[in-house]
Amino acid sequence: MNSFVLNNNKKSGAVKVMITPCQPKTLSHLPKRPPVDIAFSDLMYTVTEGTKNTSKNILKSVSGRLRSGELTAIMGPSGAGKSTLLNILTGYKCSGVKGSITINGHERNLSQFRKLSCYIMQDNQLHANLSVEEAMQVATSLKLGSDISKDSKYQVIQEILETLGLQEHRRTMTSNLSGGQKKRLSIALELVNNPPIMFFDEPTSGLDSSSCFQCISLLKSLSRGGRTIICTIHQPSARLFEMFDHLYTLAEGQCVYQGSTKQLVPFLGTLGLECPSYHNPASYLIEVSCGEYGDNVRKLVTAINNGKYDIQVGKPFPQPENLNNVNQKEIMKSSNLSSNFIEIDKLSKSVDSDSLLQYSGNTFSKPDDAINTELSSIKTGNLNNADEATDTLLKNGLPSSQQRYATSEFAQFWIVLSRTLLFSRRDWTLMYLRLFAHILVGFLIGSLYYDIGNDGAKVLSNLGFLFFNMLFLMYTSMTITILSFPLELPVLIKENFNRWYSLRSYYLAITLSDIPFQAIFCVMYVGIVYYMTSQPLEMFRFGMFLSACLLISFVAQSVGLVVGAAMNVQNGVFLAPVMSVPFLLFSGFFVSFDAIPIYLRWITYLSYIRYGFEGTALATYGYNRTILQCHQIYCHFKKPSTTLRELDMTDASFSLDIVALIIIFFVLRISAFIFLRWKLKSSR
Ligand SMILES: Nc1ncnc2c1ncn2[C@@H]1O[C@H](COP(=O)(O)OP(=O)(O)OP(=O)(O)O)[C@@H](O)[C@H]1O
Repeated sequence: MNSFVLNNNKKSGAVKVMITPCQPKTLSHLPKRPPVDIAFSDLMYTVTEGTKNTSKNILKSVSGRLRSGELTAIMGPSGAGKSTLLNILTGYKCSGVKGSITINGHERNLSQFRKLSCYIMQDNQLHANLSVEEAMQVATSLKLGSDISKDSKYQVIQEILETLGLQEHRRTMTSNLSGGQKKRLSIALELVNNPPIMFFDEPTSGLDSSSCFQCISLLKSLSRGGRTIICTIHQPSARLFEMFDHLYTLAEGQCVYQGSTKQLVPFLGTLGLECPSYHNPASYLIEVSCGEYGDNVRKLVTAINNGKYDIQVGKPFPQPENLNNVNQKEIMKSSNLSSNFIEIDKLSKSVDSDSLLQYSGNTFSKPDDAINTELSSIKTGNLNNADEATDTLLKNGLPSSQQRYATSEFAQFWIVLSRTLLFSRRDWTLMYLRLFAHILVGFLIGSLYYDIGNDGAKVLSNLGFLFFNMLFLMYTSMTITILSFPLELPVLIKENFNRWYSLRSYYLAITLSDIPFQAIFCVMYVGIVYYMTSQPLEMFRFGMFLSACLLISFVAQSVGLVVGAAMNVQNGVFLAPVMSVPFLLFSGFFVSFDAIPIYLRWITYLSYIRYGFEGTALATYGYNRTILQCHQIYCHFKKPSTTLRELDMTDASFSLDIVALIIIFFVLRISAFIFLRWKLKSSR
């Protein structure tokens, strides 16, 4: 808003009104960044698909340039390759990519580039159980490091929230934010370390027109701060379209337009494609790209030299002779259209001579010098100063240029651990439902098997009780992890890609975060059932019983982590219980070890349930336990040693059971980490 100042001149009695134009909101802590221009040349992306491994070209030798200080839109019909191009430019996709990407004229060093850029994905990947301010605090702690004081971090948060219009929602839980507010929060979180390059995948998807406008205005103001802002967009309204500085349009994996948004309509006019009055130029270009006005894609690709030309205001359009010299063979080869080459050749000539010259007011002299110099430097491989540009940027711009992350791994671990503990406290299902289930089932089992522990006539029922403990502890800790862990993955993928923390720190934090809660629930459950069922009230037996139960729940939780890391919730919820069946069958409760066929005995060694069951049976009946009470004429299992003999556990060792459970625990935790790393890589 403009401000009005009234100066009352007492002598003359005249009132002078001074209008001071409003100052754009600035982010004082976000200084202007050194400009970073990205150029890509002959970018090809190929995937193999089907059983015959046929290759499919998704990007076909596209070139282009994205400048700092500009808001660039990557546009195109559905399936044109927008997201693919964005994923390649961000470094999210690397395999199957050919071609060159340069930063300020030097070959891109991906590791350094990722420190300069951030990628805000389409779905706002936010943790639901944090308030806006808490989410910002986590982001500042992880991204700004310990060199910056708490006060400064607080200032950063306040300033960004103020600028992005989130100040009044700072105490709102992210799950309660509107779509537009979530989008702004996603931007706010990444703005914390002021990256000079920001990529956005469909930032306006799911927003109403007003929120779209706000969102694009925000991106525009970020670009005005010297940043390179690139976003994919489906089909912007005319109002939004005007706000973009630069447009890069793809169709069928090729570039059909690159240049200023203002020059789009005149440029299309030169090719005989007249955008009707009052028609949204963006929609018109999409319609042309979809073939609604005939097969114009090849004409456009040739005219723009598949992205090698850049149409800019005040600069001439591509020269006809340059168009003739276009390396069409290369384009056609890459786009699997070589058979039509002769036809295209004719077509481009006719376009050049007829249409392009008709456009008045343009002298067809030279193509954009800058982009040609850029592209020729890429082609000649003049990369002696490779990485210098990004090096300088990192030295000038980012707090700790030498490190991969802004904070140490220990600090990352600590911050993620604190955040996870905060979620856990707020997560009703994870905490209170689990607590309630352990107490309720504890009392239920206690009542069902009430006072049987010292009764020689009820030993078989007591063994059933021991087995049920294993079953209950296994399923509660396994299923909760299978259900909750995969939901964390999208946020992990985003935060890890944007260099908030290493996978190792994250994994260690989430691995340790749930252990105390699981331990408390298990102690409560075991305490209730042990006392109510009248198991021997000796401290060392209770300790042994509890440690076997605790280890079973930790191991089952690890199984949940492996399954959660390796597959999605639907598959995991079905497969994990099914996969547990052999372990239950070979636990020693249903069939004693001697009765198992030799060729199947190896399964018992893998069955963690067996070690847990054996451990609790030894704690209950081993170690010279005195004879049980018998209120009937004959009690076969009066002597605890008889029970152990029947279970084939006479020579069993409790310490071995514990060691086996600890080994299985570590093997599973390491496997879960390996699966998680594989999942992060394969998701790209
Ligand atoms: N891994 C893959 N295997 C096979 N085809 C793929 C693969 N990845 C992408 N594609 C194909 O590449 C094309 C471009 O996909 P991309 O997601 O980049 O399109 P888009 O322009 O972003 O589309 P939309 O606007 O609908 O999101 C599509 O036809 C898609 O089916």
